[in-house]
Amino acid sequence: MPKVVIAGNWKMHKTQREALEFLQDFKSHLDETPDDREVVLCAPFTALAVLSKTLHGGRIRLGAQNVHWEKSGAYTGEISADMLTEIGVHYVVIGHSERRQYFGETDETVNLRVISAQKQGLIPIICVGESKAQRDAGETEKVIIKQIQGGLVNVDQKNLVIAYEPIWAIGTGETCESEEANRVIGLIRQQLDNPDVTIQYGGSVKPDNIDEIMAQSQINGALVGGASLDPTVFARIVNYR
Ligand SMILES: O=C(CO)COP(=O)(O)O
Repeated sequence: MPKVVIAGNWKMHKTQREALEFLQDFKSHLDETPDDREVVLCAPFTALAVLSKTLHGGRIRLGAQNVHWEKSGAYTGEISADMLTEIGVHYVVIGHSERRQYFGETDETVNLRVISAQKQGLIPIICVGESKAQRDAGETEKVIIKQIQGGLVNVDQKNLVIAYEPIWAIGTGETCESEEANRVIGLIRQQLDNPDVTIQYGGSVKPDNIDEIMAQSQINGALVGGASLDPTVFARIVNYR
């Protein structure tokens, strides 16, 4: 059975002070959180550094939002897997559509980052998803399969999470119907050798749709943007029924 992983992607939000305030409040909502799910905060690098000191283990895992494939070197603005694991980071989001759109991420660079992240003991959360134009042109399946096959060349499917995030549903309030998300995620699963890979849905996940999303047979978690910034709101999502 795939492990359930509910991850908040804070994107470029929260200073160290704001991250600590969030944590204080958020932790108080986790007492009743069932053990059947992993809770992950994918925070900016500076916030990760301070959160890791405050977590002391517990049930929250930390995730980064990018990682470079080299161990070190002249790569201004990048970060290595060692630098992340040293401060207790477990997960890393790779190939988010915003990185593909604004920072030139391609299936090839996604693949390099995934392989090296796994080598250093990080669990990659690989993001895939089609644009509105691609969906309207009937290209959803083609786009997703290309991203999965390109991103997974020579990748160990053991420590791996995939997030299906249709671009048109990100930050728009327009959620992909849960049955449709389930269908596409089923298609992604057909591309994999390991049936235990966790596949999340992402895109306008909110307290009022998380229960329905998590009731779908193929969906093993959520990657949550805007709704992960408020501790009470994200706690309701984490504590889905
Ligand atoms: O991009 C996302 C998570 O990675 C989704 O963002 P929203 O939940 O704000 O739509």
